[in-house]
Amino acid sequence: MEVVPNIRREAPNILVTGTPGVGKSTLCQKLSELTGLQWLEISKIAKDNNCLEEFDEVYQCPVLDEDKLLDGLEEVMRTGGNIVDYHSNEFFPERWFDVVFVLRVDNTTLYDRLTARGYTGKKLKDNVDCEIFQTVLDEAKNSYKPEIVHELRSLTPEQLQDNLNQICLWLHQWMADNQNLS
Ligand SMILES: Nc1ncnc2c1ncn2[C@@H]1O[C@H](COP(=O)(O)OP(=O)(O)O)[C@@H](O)[C@H]1O
Repeated sequence: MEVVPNIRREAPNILVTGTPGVGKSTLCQKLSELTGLQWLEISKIAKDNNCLEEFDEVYQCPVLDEDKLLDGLEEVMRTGGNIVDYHSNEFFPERWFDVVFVLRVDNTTLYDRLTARGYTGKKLKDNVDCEIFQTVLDEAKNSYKPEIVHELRSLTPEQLQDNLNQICLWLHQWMADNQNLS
């Protein structure tokens, strides 16, 4: 069994997840600017740190070396104060996160956003199906305590602002609840 010392974090770790195109990067970038928390864009980190294995020709994307990635992130996650942005979530250690936000859009919006990004064929269809079948939401609910998993609509600029407000309120509450505990 894995033994990891339980060090109290001075700031929380937030996971932002959802199907590609739902608006994770847009939200995380603004959230990072507003809060000073560190935005960890997992796809970029994996690429920069050679955590990508072979290329999946069917899905037209590289396959992640999960163990290498997780080992590399352990220290920064233990310290806390991170916003992790990734389209999958079940392979992260559950203990890393204080809250999980799953962004959601309708299938027409996602279709338009992914088409604009240049997705076509199977890659486009599979990602739209993923959103229709709420695959990422179910994955999050199965991987984390249900009470820390929150679904957020991410269709409009107004919803983006509402989501930022909601997460900032959550963050202030977390800081108030955890300030005098260490
Ligand atoms: N709340 C929103 N309202 C309108 N457009 C949005 C919203 N969030 C993201 N977008 C747009 O959707 C597209 C995909 O967003 P992005 O943040 O790259 O998604 P992801 O990181 O989940 O792949 C971008 O063109 C972005 O400008």
